[in-house]
Amino acid sequence: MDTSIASSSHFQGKPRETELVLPESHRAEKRIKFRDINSENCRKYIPALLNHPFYKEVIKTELQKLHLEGNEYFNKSQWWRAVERYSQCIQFALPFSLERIPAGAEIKRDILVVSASNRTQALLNQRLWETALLSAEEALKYNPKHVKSLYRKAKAFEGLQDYKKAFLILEEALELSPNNKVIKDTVDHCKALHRQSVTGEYNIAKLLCRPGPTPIFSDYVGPLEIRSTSHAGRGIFLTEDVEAGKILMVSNGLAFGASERDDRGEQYSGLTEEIIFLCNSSKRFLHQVHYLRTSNTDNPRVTGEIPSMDLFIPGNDWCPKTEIEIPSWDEVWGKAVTNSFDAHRTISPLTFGEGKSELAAVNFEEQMGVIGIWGLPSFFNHSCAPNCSTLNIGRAMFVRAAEAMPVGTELTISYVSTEEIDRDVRLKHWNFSCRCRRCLHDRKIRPLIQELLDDLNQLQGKLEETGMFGLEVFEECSRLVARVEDAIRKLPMELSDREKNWVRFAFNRVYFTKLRFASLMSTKERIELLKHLQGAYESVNVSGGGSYLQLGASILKVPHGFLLLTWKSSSGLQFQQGLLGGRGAACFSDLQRKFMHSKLCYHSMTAPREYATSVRDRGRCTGEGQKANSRNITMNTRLLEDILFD
Ligand SMILES: C[S@@+](CC[C@H](N)C(=O)[O-])C[C@H]1O[C@@H](n2cnc3c(N)ncnc32)[C@H](O)[C@@H]1O
Repeated sequence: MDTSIASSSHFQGKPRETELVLPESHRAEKRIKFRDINSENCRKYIPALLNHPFYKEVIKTELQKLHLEGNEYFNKSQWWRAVERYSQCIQFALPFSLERIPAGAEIKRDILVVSASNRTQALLNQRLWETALLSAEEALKYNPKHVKSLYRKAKAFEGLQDYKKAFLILEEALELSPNNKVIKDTVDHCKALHRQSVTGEYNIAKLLCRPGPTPIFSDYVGPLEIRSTSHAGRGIFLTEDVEAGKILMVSNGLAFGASERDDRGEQYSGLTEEIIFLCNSSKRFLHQVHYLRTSNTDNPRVTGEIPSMDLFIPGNDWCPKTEIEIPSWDEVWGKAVTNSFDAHRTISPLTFGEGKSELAAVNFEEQMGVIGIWGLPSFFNHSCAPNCSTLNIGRAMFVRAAEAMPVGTELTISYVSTEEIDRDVRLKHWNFSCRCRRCLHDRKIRPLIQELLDDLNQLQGKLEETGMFGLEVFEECSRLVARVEDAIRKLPMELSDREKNWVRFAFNRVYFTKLRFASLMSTKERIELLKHLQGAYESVNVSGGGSYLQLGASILKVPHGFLLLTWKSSSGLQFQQGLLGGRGAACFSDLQRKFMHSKLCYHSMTAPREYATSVRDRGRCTGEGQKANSRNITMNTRLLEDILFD
């Protein structure tokens, strides 16, 4: 008879053996054990019990106790215990609330609704969307007009990325509670997400320039398909021609874990547990995890099963019919190793103001960064000169075309920063040796420029030891830049512009250091240097923008319209790597265009020293420092907005 989920396998909590002790004076009923109250045998006694003042009181007290315990655990954020108590409460209350009980004698249904509704919230807090949905449905069975339960049911649909169902339910709730602002706002939010998921239109720039919590974006799947490749298992391909800058896909990370920046090793364990947890939250997510490559020891050429794209399209509750088990810890660990990407470069408006990044919370204690796992992006193969750029904002990863491409092109992203010299070492972790066009070129050229690379290392060593100052630094860098340019001219093979820029890129630090002495250069020399730098950055398609729109940016408009973003960190001025203007920043093409056409020459937007830009320090800035920063940031944000949206 009991159709409640309290007794289903979702809620493993054992029915509690109540502490009810029947007194001697009630020998006749002593055979009723309250823990058996749901059994057929006991149910026949229920009307008698409820009509008996003593038992009625005992039952009420017990129910209240269970419910209050649930609340207590809820308030302490002990979600699973709260779920267990609310379920016990429902299980215990149900037989006393059945319609056949004489009117007036039954336990009020409120306790059932409220327990099921609170349990729904405890499940939502754990991102257990499908179970939360069942729980909300149970609450609504007891009272179909319970506004909170309708709201929570909608939140479960939102978690399952079914935004349309979410706002339709919310509109129902709004009819019952027309002035409820939270519901109104959530309707708007879900409608916006639905629109994004269908059209693929996101106003990133505008959202980023608003202080406040990280915006939430919906997933979106553009003209893509998964196919086998000849060299790297499965990959993602275009199903139509696209222009540069087009958003091809947006995907919210499935799970995140803290990581050391350079040594991820054991950090997978945290991520592994998160993924297993996620597998419990919805069948679709379970299937998405199922299709991920299992282990980094696989032969990369072997193609795995090809999932249907429907599995990734939001609002499409299609899911393979096959029943699959939650994968084992070892299997999930292997999937985490092969498919996780850094989320260090995640940007959030936190960089512009108050508010706490969800990912900053993952990055607890002394950890330096965050790694995450995304569903569809796990099928992108790597290139060190990729044709797509990625941008992470909060949980969402945006993938955009970095160049115009015809139908059928295999899309690639870079798993590591394209700026790294030792990409090979970092890529080892994915267990393949990169043979992209840039790596093949680098291997061919390296012996020819080895002497220059050795000199570069030596110079960098000296600069790091701060064994050089002022003019001496400028002269050393100028000399090396001139030698690199000379070498490029004299190389014994014909190089394309892009290939020349790959060579320059290997020395970009020196070019940047030279740029610091802009006032010592003629205009012609400065323009040439910037042109080379821009070309170098474009050639490797520096991905994202994560590092490039950080707090405290200074915008420097240089003579030929190229832009440099600089920022201050606790360790001093960091402007060498902040560059906005390359094709790599295609994500920001609109933003970039506006910058380019702005009349600004120079704007100082530096932040106070104590506000470091690293992920680690961002989470920690409190008190006066935070206030000072907020003022500064608000000012800077306005300035940015003026430039961007005038
Ligand atoms: C995130 S997965 C990419 C999707 C993968 N190809 C699949 O079939 O599931 C990463 C794995 O793909 C393979 N891979 C990615 N890029 C590659 C490349 N440029 N060359 C060779 N193998 C690559 C490697 O086996 C790597 O561990």
